[in-house]
Amino acid sequence: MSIQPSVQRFIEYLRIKTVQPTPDYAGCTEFLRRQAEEIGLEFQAKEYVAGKPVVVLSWAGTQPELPSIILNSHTDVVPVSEEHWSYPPFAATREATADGDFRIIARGAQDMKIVGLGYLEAVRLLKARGERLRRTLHLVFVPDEEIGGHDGMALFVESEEFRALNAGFALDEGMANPETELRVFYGERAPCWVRFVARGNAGHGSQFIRDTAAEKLVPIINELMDFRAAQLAELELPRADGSRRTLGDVTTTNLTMLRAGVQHNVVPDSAEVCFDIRMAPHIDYHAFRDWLQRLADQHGAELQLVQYWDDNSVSPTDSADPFWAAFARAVAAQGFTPAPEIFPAATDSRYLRRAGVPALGVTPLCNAPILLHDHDEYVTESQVLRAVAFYADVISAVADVDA
Ligand SMILES: CSCC[C@H](NC(C)=O)C(=O)O
Ligand SMILES: [Zn+2]
Ligand SMILES: [Zn+2]
Repeated sequence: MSIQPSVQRFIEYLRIKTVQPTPDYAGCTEFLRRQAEEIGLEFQAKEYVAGKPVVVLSWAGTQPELPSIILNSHTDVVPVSEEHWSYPPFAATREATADGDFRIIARGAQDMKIVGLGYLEAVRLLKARGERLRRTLHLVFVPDEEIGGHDGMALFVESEEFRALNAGFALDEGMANPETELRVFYGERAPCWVRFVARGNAGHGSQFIRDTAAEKLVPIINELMDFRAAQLAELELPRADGSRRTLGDVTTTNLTMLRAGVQHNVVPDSAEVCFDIRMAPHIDYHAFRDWLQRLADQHGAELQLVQYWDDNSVSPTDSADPFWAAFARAVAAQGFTPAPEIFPAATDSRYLRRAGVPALGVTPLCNAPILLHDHDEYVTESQVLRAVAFYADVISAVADVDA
């Protein structure tokens, strides 16, 4: 069976090895430049850090004075363990399924090239139909989301170019759902990556050494483990309306690194423990940080904040908000049921929301396995075509929101 041109372009995008830690951003920018030329979009590429381009493809609206719409996607993808893949992860192999569809297997298929390509193809379709939209669209392709966005979106939102976009609303990535609803992420949990470092007396492992570094960390670890258990219990309780809680309702704590010692019979003079904590947006971030500081002070350790995001902006999901209302109507017309949710991890949407731009994270993959960062990541051709139709409707709807 012949391949649809949009699917062919998706395969081409997937074959560009934008894999961390050495993404082919130059190849990706060239691909995007070609798309801009073909579709008829204005093209801009700017490197806030050398070799890490932020690419913006723009389509002017009929009322360019209105705040614009950002369609954001990151171009980088996470590394692969090639030995666990059925096909080379950057070949974008097409494999027939039993029901007459095709899987396209490649790193980045779900996270998030289906989204970036979906925007491009949707705009191509709208322009081919001769449609004009009120608001200007900016298709923003950012580098380095997979390593925190510090050299990408974080710098872009601080730039003159970003201010000039006058953005009023944004779409960004979400996550597939094995169930039927469309997960719509209107906020995210804030990363709080902490390290407690303790110092103490050293000596021979056969002696009764007092005030050792490691023993200072034990009560800190215990307190955090008690907090973790309480949050787990909360996660398992239904909400007041009877619905199931998701990770966005609780603060998770994982002990991810422990370091101390050099030899079995040497009491070490320092020890450290690291936690990956994700704070739910409804908690008081500063009170939480103060509690961590008190724990450190009480037990004679030093607290280091390795990552600490202190903005808990969430985007409106009520029918009084015109962007949400337009978005929800278009989603429903496409046959999807939106399920608003807090994203459990961190995406570039946090920079947009902090900059005052409401952002919704959506990946239009329902009844689909969650394969982001996994081996044999894939989407089917019908999912790609569905995503294009989805974005054509949703983009028209949000770009036509009047003043
Ligand atoms: C704090 S930067 C790390 C970003 C990463 N994002 C994702 C989506 O995995 C995370 O949440 O761990
Ligand atoms: Zn992603
Ligand atoms: Zn990712």
